[in-house]
Amino acid sequence: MLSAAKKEFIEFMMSADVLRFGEFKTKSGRLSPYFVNTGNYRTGKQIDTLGKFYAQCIKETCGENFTAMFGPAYKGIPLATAAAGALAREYGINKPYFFNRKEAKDHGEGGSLVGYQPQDGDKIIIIEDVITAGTAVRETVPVLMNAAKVTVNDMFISVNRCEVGQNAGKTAVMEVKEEFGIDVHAIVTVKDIREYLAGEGNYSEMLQKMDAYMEQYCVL
Ligand SMILES: O=P(O)(O)OC[C@H]1O[C@H](OP(=O)(O)OP(=O)(O)O)[C@H](O)[C@@H]1O
Ligand SMILES: O=C(O)c1cc(=O)[nH]c(=O)[nH]1
Repeated sequence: MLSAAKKEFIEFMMSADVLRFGEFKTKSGRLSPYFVNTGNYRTGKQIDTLGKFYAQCIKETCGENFTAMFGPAYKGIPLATAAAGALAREYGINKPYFFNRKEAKDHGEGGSLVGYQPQDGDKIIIIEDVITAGTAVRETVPVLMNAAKVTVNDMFISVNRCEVGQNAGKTAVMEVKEEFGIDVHAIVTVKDIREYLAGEGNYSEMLQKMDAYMEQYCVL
């Protein structure tokens, strides 16, 4: 059964127009009946609440056992910032955070990383929005590995879409574990969203579309 915390998070995303239903094209070219656009969070209260959801997940998984958190550009930037603030405020876990520029800057302070500068031996956690086919995370890992000899064991996302990655029969999240040794922790998965819709009773048409999409792209 869907936990109260997961239900609360799904309703929070819907109330902020972040979780939407309709027809959307993903980065990997899939036509999806739902979409998670964390770029739609737009108030202080929303980003504050979001930070608390991430902070709780990070604290339960890692405690204080990491050096810094990284938010990949663009949408990972406010997510890592919000999570860092909430970890400090809610749990007294005061950790550095940093993010990248998609294009390196050659004037002023230069460089492509902003905020904390990773050091050899650091344990970095990644804060992101969603994983679909795994393209974005494959771009993110080299950014970190080229910066210093860091390890990345954990990544935190809002929604695991549970979709196939580059190999039939495996989700992108499974591939991320196999290729990079990174455990991905999602606040909710597409299965939770489907369960939520089924429990609400007035989403029968959407449920059919979700089922057809999940049948085609999800590995469950
Ligand atoms: O697992 P994938 O198939 O890669 O898809 C998911 C990624 O795609 C989007 O990012 P995008 O590259 O559009 O970056 P943005 O943060 O700049 O919007 C989204 O924010 C995820 O990070
Ligand atoms: O696959 C994507 O591009 C994608 C899916 C999703 O739900 N949200 C998002 O921002 N990107």
